[in-house]
Amino acid sequence: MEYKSTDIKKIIEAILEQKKDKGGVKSLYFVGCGGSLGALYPAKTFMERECAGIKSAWINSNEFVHSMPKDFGENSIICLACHKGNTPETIRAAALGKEAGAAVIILTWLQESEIIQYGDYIVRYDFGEGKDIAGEKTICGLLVAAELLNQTEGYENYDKFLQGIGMIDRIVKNACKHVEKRALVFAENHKDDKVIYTMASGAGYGAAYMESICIFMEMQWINSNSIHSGEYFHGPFEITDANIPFVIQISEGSTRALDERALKFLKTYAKRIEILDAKDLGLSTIDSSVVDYFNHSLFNNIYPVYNQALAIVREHPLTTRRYMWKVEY
Ligand SMILES: N[C@@H]1[C@@H](O)[C@H](O)[C@@H](COP(=O)(O)O)O[C@@H]1O
Repeated sequence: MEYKSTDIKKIIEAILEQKKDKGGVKSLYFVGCGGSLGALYPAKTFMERECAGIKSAWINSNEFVHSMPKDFGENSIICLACHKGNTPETIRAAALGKEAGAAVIILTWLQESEIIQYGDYIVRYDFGEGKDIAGEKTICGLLVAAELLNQTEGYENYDKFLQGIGMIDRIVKNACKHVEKRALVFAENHKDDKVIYTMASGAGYGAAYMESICIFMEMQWINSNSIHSGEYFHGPFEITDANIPFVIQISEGSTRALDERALKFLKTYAKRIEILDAKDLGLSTIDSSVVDYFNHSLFNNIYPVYNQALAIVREHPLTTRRYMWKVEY
């Protein structure tokens, strides 16, 4: 049976019921590769900050296969993301989940794929032109976390969190329009750059990570690194000068102070700074108790406006690869 994001509440109810006489759910693992792993980053930060009694971790699929957490087993949930369901490392991690007796939730896009056979619950997320941001894999991952918390320890901001989900699609779509012109200017100004850094903190860091590894490096062959705004002052800031370009996410919520500190430094010593401010982009309308977790959906969905523009100006289509899916690796 195939599920949607709106079924995640029922999925968690079913898992808790099934595990109730076996000691319940003690751990939740988020597993995937590349962009699929990055998309689960907000769920990781949610569990770390909001949940006191359930262990959680965010692990690359191959690392999970080779270095599995000791407690992983029938008291665990493994939530994997795999877009087309054919990434070997993620398939292997799902198979190990099934073998271990964990509840296996697979977030995916294609209806039929190799990974499906290993999932107890196959959640098909929204993707592509006109998608509902509230149904994307990032929100699915967050819902797995929020439902698990709410149905076990309780989550005091659960209603506000659901309200946020109801608001995110419109916020993102307005923000995309808002950055259209800026994105064209950015593309023109950065078309010859050999390196572009991203910077971010908090739950939105996953979006910066994805932009660095999946877009600048994978799809545009531009050197990059996603610098954590708090970590910037502990090494990376030494490369700052007037010529080095940065894209900095100024998040809404608890880690905004970290981003603002980094921006202040950039404004003093750098010249080429693209500022993506969640406040200017409309995220502040979401309640402050839950807004942190929506930064990723906002930033990760405005980047494509920039990416399309950059790919056109650079005459380097986003589909171009040298190695991925072409050679053995
Ligand atoms: N940019 C990502 C890659 O980082 C990832 O390796 C690949 C496989 O992902 P998935 O397992 O979700 O199909 O997909 C995308 O292209």
